Amino acid sequence: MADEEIHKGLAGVVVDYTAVSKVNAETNSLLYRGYPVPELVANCSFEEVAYLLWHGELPDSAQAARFSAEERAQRALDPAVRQVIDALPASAHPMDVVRTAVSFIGASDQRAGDASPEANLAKALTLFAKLPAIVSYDQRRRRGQELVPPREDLGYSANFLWMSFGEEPDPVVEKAFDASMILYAEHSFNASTFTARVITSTLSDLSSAVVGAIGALKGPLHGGANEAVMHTFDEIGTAGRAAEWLDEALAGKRKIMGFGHRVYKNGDSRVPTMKAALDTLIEKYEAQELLDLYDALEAAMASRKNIKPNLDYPSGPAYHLIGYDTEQFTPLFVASRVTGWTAHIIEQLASNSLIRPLSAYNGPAERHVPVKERV
Ligand SMILES: CC(=O)SCCNC(=O)CCNC(=O)[C@H](O)C(C)(C)COP(=O)(O)OP(=O)(O)OC[C@H]1O[C@@H](n2cnc3c(N)ncnc32)[C@H](O)[C@@H]1OP(=O)(O)O
Ligand SMILES: O=C([O-])CC(=O)C(=O)O
Repeated sequence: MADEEIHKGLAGVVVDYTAVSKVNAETNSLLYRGYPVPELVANCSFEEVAYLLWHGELPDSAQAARFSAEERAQRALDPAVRQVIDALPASAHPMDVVRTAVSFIGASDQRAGDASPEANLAKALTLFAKLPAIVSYDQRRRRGQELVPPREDLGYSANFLWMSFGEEPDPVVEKAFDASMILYAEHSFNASTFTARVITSTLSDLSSAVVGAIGALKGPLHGGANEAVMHTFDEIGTAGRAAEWLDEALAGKRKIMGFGHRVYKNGDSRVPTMKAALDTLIEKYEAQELLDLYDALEAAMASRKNIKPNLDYPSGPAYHLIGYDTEQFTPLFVASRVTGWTAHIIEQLASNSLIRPLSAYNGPAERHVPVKERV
């Protein structure tokens, strides 16, 4: 096969239709089920956006109330899941903890073998409701703190922050966190969603697809970049060192985490909205030095490479200011993206075709076992 037929990394290849979201690099925009995402951030809660991704329409007030009641009723960390988490060593990365907990929940789910859209929606809602408890508890146990039970009187994001820190969040923090959850929820055929669709295409189950997607999200070229951005800031230290640090890193052929994107070549459509949320946190926590460092690295990257930040660049420092440990940033992404993954799993099943591309062989030409010569 000739080289020009190879589409390394499937770059530029359109694999299938989706009605879940539209990433438009030309207009630098992102739509969920037709709605511009900045409008959703300004006017809707993350719960309403989850409903939209799954059902295709925003809920009316009765639907929203029912949905929210179902989510609130499933928030608690089951004792058996807690035991599984407690059995994992402190050396386990939080993404491995989340992956293991989700796998355990899937294997214990009585609906595991039912692949109907109704059962899959119910399983998706269970994961959506339970992930905040898993992520919060894992951080707390690492800090030597007690589990904080959920509160049914709080919305999704306020309750997530409550379980994480044991305090009702300031409205500025809650709004910024909710914005990040909406912005992270869905992004068409990114690597983790595509992983979920590949697994689903074999007629495997929803839990297996989500577990695989978590594995794909962990890598620093994908979701793991939000954690890596904070490590970069720690390594640089102060704004004054950013340009020098960048020159050395680029000379060493390092990839700068939180910059660049496979689809957007002129900036990630979600960054302005997340940067606005980060600015509110910078003001609240009087974190001007962090903002100076953020701006200095962005400016240096623009002048050296003309490469712009992606969503992980403002999200990393936002989660840091809110008080999360750096290693918990990608699990926060999981809690959000589980909505998009599961919407795609249901869409894939509704019009399934086994995903199995071709490869061009470039190994040795056919040869035969030298039976007599082998010693
Ligand atoms: C939520 C998300 O998942 S968003 C993505 C999060 N990931 C990151 O932030 C990791 C850092 N970024 C990257 O590694 C890349 O930009 C990716 C993986 C996101 C996209 O990569 P691709 O579409 O394959 O682009 P590719 O890697 O070919 O980059 C094109 C050129 O820009 C350079 N480039 C792209 N991103 C970066 C970066 N972050 N740092 C340094 N150089 C970069 C490449 O080195 C390459 O240069 P070359 O042509 O001189 O070799
Ligand atoms: O679309 C991608 O390739 C990566 C990304 O930004 C996301 O998954 O949010």
